[in-house]
Amino acid sequence: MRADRPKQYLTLHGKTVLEHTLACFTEHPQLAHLVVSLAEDDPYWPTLPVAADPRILRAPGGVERADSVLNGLERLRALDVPDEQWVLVHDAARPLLHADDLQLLLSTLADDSVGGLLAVPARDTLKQAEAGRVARTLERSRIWQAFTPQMFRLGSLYSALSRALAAGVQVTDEASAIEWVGQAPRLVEGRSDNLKITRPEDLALAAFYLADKDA
Ligand SMILES: Nc1ccn([C@@H]2O[C@H](COP(=O)(O)OP(=O)(O)OP(=O)(O)O)[C@@H](O)[C@H]2O)c(=O)n1
Ligand SMILES: C[C@](O)(CO)[C@H](O)COP(=O)(O)O
Repeated sequence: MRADRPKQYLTLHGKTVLEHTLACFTEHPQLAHLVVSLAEDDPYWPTLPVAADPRILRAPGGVERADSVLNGLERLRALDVPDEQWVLVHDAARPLLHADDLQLLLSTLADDSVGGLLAVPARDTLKQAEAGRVARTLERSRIWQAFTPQMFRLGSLYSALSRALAAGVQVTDEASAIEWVGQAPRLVEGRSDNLKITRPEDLALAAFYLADKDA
């Protein structure tokens, strides 16, 4: 997405995207630590009032999303957070997470042996492409879109991500790393409006949803 600043710092309904995203978590009573992975020379973060919140810890941003996540997990390990503790990983660019969805994820996975993620079943017919033509139509009933937060035990996520990165595997979400080590994350059906700001039109849609929430 082309803009004059990183998309997490674009203004959305009176605040930056990142401030909306963080509010989903700072307002939750059950979460012990909050780590934000940011480039060390990020010029925008210090200008946000939330940067002064003592509950928010910083970790270095990485080249890829998985590197940033690993740095965040390392920050928690440096605090001696036990390996058995659950961690939630969320995209800065998903500012519309509802408290109900967060609660659903926490309660559904509380006793799960693996962990899992918010996701929604695919709505459209999905085509697999080759050279711009349809190679096949996928079986839609088995396809879900992966959202965040994704929730796993600190130790197992740290180990799976480190191993996948060391092996050169491309992991675009935490669940992929867990899958790669042979486990099956649980899909928790969430709201479809938990969108990731990717294209300019997503920002307008997110603003519409936030205005609707306030109405
Ligand atoms: N080096 C990176 C890249 C991404 N992320 C995290 O991963 C999320 C999703 O990545 P993003 O860059 O937003 O994905 P795209 O939508 O593919 O990005 P773009 O808009 O550039 O296409 C971000 O919100 C951010 O929280 C990160 O921590 N470190
Ligand atoms: C983690 C994620 O939000 C799942 O849909 C997504 O993969 C992150 O975005 P990216 O474009 O893959 O970095």
